[in-house]
Amino acid sequence: MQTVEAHELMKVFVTRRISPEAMKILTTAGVCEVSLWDSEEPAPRSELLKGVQGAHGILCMLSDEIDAEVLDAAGPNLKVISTLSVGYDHLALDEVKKRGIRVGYTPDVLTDATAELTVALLLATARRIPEGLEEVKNGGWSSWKPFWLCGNGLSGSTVGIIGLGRIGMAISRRLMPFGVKRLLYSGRTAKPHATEVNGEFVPLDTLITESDFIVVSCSLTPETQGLCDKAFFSKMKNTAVFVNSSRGAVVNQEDLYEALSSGQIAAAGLDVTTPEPLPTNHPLLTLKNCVVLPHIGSATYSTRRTMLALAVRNLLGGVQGTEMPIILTLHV
Ligand SMILES: O=C(O)C(=O)CO
Repeated sequence: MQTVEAHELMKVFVTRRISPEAMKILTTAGVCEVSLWDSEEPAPRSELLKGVQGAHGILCMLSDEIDAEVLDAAGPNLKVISTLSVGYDHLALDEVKKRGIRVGYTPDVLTDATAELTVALLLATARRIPEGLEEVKNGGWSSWKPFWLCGNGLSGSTVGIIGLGRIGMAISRRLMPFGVKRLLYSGRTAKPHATEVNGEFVPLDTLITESDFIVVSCSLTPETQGLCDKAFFSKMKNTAVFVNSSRGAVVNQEDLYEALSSGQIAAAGLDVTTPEPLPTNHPLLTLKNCVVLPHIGSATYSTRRTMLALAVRNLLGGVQGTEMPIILTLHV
């Protein structure tokens, strides 16, 4: 662990190595003593528990489980948790709220990058691009054949988006120019902004049975945990493609494996899994019709730089008790 400055300042703990630019914003503010886990890899739990001790602020990643144990280890000084993510399912919000801690997060700035990646994953899965690349390399490409490596296209299709929030909308906007015929969405409530993409608010069952492509773009909550299970997949068309770029736990992976290996559904593209990383011997990785990416939805250089700058500003506002650029409203 590296300590950058040590005066009578607010203590902050950063759970990962961050960019020099973000570090500069943090240190030149002159309000905190910064400790960080100076590695690309996550801090072991014991180091996390040690690092947060006495901290006024924590800047964490989505892979850090910030639960009651971490909050207790931090102690009563803790004023703010700033997460480098739009998702906050890794934070024990009930405990956070109880302790009066503010939470900063990074919505909006990653919407375009995540939507772009989701569309890339959908197309790669539907048009079997990873399989094609593999065949080119392994000698399986013997000649042009009428039905070899065929998939299904977006033109004339019905797309179902589960969760038409910021990212769901951005995905929909990008899909419409491909000639999608109907765009269905489901969620808690109908969204006025859906008119922009001619979105039809439908019951989840209608979305599942009528869609050719299903894209999961909702947040992970107790209601969405395990939502995509055996019953869900059994209602999908045999030709349909399932894509998830939200959180792995929305999907029951055993049920997904069954659906993919039995031909119940055509293919799946996942940017998120449970756990992350997915063990290399996981059954899903044996399937040709399952494309798995290592949670890279927001992974463009500029997006990550912007996320970091925002997370640092949230942290600085939080420790000083001043305005935070993007604060999470805690409803729990
Ligand atoms: O910010 C998040 O929550 C992500 O999952 C980034 O891809």
